[in-house]
Amino acid sequence: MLPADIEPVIRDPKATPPGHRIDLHHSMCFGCGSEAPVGLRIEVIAGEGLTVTAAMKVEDWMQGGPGVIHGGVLSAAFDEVMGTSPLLLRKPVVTGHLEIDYAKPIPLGSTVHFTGEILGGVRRKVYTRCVAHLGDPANPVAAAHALFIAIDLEKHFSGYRERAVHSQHQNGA
Ligand SMILES: CCCCCCCCCC(=O)SCCNC(=O)CCNC(=O)[C@H](O)C(C)(C)COP(=O)(O)OP(=O)(O)OC[C@H]1O[C@@H](n2cnc3c(N)ncnc32)[C@H](O)[C@@H]1OP(=O)(O)O
Repeated sequence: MLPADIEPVIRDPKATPPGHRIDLHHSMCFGCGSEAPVGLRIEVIAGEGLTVTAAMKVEDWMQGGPGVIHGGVLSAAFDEVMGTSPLLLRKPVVTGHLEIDYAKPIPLGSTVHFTGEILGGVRRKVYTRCVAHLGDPANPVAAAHALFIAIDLEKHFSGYRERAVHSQHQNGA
């Protein structure tokens, strides 16, 4: 998936420091919003360099097959974790392409740990990967690669903002 012309990218000196939560996308976001009526509420933590981490408890409402997570929920979680990582470059992005290898069933009640990494970029394209495990990094349960495209937030969402659902406390992208 990685192109031959991929180039290294550099963490922005003003990016969220390691160990801190990367700023909320917005409070009503399905992936990270703390006020979304239904959502994953994932907190993405900046790591060293171009890495991020996150954890997600697998709740009963996330069930797909009996006793295990729905694949689409896991996909959304990867999207959120990996899509937040380009903020280490101070680039807001949207997902262009996401692919996932589902290696093992993930039981309800478990906690999925994610480790994501920016691999490089070409123009507006940011290439990332992420691995998920249930507590033993040597025993992954899933892995993903994704391409994100940097956007101008105002331009990208113009024409949609009138449909936005707001919390009582916050507006914005
Ligand atoms: C904002 C803060 C973010 C916080 C975390 C967010 C996490 C969640 C992220 C999401 O879920 S976002 C929601 C799902 N994604 C979308 O709704 C995106 C829908 N698609 C689009 O809006 C446009 O297709 C897109 C902005 C991605 C690209 O359109 P553009 O007209 O701006 O760019 P263009 O088509 O010229 O593509 C730019 C480059 O990306 C490449 N590209 C675009 N889409 C691609 C694709 N799908 N696969 C491969 N390459 C792709 C394209 O070939 C080109 O490469 P080159 O620079 O080499 O010419």
